[in-house]
Amino acid sequence: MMTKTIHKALAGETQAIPPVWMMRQAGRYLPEYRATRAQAGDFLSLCYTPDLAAEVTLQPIRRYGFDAAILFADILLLPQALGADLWFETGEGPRLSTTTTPADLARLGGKDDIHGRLSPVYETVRILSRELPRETTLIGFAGAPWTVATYMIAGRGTPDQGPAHALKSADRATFAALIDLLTVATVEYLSAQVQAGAEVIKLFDSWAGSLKGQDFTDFALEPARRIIAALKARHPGLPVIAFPREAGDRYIGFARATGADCVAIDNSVSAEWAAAHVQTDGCVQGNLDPALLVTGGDRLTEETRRVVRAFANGPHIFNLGHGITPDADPDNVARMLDAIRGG
Ligand SMILES: Cc1c2[nH]c(c1CCC(=O)O)Cc1[nH]c(c(CCC(=O)O)c1C)Cc1[nH]c(c(CCC(=O)O)c1C)Cc1[nH]c(c(C)c1CCC(=O)O)C2
Repeated sequence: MMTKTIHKALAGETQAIPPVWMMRQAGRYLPEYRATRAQAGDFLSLCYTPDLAAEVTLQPIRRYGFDAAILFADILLLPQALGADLWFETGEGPRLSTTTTPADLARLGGKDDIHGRLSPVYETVRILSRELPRETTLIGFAGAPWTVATYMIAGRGTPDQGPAHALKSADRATFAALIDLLTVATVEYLSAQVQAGAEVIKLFDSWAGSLKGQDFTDFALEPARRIIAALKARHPGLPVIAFPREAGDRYIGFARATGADCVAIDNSVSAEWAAAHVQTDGCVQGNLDPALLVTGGDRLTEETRRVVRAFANGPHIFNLGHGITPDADPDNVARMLDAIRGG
């Protein structure tokens, strides 16, 4: 039986050519994505229309033959399914009704109330598991509780997650109750994705880096550990990738402490550092600077080869340090792939 390249890496195998995919690989840098989004009308309609969400998930697979496809959805669909209002301001980003008081929390639904609203996402997963090439791994995902809470508390994205830190200090009980609700709801959401056909799960903690000391342990590490333990109890052998972005030194030992099979590395640390301190525990994913896909040229080729070389002595999934940006040149993605696969 064929074992997919991504699964081999997640099982700890070192491969001569690392498997590769990109965060935000279905996105605005691709003309075919922009066309399908226009057809859907707006971003949220695209997320909730299974045929179109499956189509944009497949577009980068057809164009580039990535080793993994990531479900097209968003981490903020879960708070919406819990009852928060969610909309996207064009050119600015997400807006949500805020959750900062016990009364706000009481208005939200529970972990078992999410599936009605999220059923189109599960349908997208079912379509993809039928339509993807057999060698391509299907990755499902959710936001980690802390990152999702930062948006729910502030009602929008923030540069320093200030409102969430403020609530954590001012009303720790409400803050902790929100993290707890998100932790149990995330288990149900991800478990439903696995039942629909997701083969690997990724947990995005984009703002983990702003949690320090004991807060990192309590609100980044511990929720990830609980989610991963619950998922693996229900789905034995399910591989999980954790992304505690900008965790710095706290990347060290994160996989062991949470039970993750792979840690995704951002580009604030060097590949050489991550190979020496994180890959020693198992598979790592990362960590090319996404800005290189805008600027291209020989530096893109050289830096891609450097990342491949740095991680060549252990299990590695090639990826970016963060999502590809809308101003990236699609030809530069092809150039990156040549540097990985073509030598
Ligand atoms: C913080 C966060 C969000 N969403 C996500 C995160 C965590 C990862 C990260 O740090 O980037 C995760 C996400 N968002 C999206 C995916 C789909 C899969 C993929 O291609 O990676 C995934 C995995 C689609 C999306 N999510 C969003 C887009 C752009 C929407 C558009 O087409 O206009 C896409 C393709 C919108 C979004 N969604 C979010 C923001 C802040 C924004 C606005 C910023 C932006 O426009 O890039 C919340």
